[in-house]
Amino acid sequence: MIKFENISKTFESGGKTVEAIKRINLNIDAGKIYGIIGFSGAGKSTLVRCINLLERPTEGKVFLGSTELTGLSERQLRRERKKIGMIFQQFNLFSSRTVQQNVAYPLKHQGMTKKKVDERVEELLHLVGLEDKAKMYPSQLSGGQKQRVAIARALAHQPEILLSDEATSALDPQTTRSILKLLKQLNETLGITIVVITHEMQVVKEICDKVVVMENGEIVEEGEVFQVFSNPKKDITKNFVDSTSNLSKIYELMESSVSVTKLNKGECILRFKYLEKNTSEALVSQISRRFNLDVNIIFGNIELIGENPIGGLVSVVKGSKEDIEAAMDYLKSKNVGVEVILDARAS
Ligand SMILES: Nc1ncnc2c1ncn2[C@@H]1O[C@H](COP(=O)(O)OP(=O)(O)OP(=O)(O)O)[C@@H](O)[C@H]1O
Repeated sequence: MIKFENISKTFESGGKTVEAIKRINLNIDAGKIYGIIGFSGAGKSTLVRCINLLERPTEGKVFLGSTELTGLSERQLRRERKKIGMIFQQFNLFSSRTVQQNVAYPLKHQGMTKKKVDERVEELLHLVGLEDKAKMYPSQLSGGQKQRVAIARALAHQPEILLSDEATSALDPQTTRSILKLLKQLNETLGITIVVITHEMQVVKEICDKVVVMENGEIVEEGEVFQVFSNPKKDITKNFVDSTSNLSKIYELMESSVSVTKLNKGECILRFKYLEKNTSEALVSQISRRFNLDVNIIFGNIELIGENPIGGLVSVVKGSKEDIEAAMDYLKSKNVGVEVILDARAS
């Protein structure tokens, strides 16, 4: 539904030229939730602001469906922009207007009767669970409630796509979860496409179908969330994966020689990780039984993305050299990645 063709955006600032995004090609499919993840300055906001042309690309074309947005007059663009809603970290509400008036604002001067506007606002407030707050002012609301008002306002024109620029970054973890849940619900009930910018891996894991990883103005990895995170290729993606997992702690423990990492002869530390979807077999007990191994799990970090487990286990494994090798081959045949982290097996 959104297509970027060779999009670049350059800023001139203080005599310097900054290439915020460089020759980006991207397709955003209808009905999905996309996460754009990257560290500060990676170009995430610029990329997303090029979707509704809040930033005009220096080069390239942006399409919404078959319409080339970059080729429209300002007047035509204003009409097309109604198909694109946006929410921000700072909510951007009018503090002197009530919740009702904030949500009604985009519906002004659209030729709608007051009754119709009131009905639509009521419907929108119901959608975000704020029916009882219509007469309140933003200062009387919590951060999460303010973001709900902003979401209701962004949905006023029944957009096809909703852009979220770090919309949960100013919220506590519990409120973040409730806003993410709301976005997911809106995606499911309205079929709206959502693009969320975030620097938090958890946000992507919780609601996104697809992920785009950015670094230095470029897309370095993209695809289905499970595919990208189960088998990250770039260091930056590995960093994001590790940021929500405790599996990399094993390296710190080995450095500080904690007793659990001191191996006896015949033992080794293995890291298993899921590489494919639909891994639902009891693999640990299987290798233990089939290959006569003792498996002592020292770290585990497995969560579900959709219905698929992602993550892995770090375990001390004891057995004969041949049996351990055979177990590793068996796991690989089941699409489980196996990495030897520390080895005290007899050679
Ligand atoms: N209006 C501007 N003028 C000059 N430089 C800009 C402007 N907007 C962005 N940049 C620069 O472009 C690069 C990308 O910025 P952008 O805000 O898109 O990154 P980001 O990944 O969204 O970062 P953050 O997570 O900190 O918001 C940065 O180097 C930034 O300083």
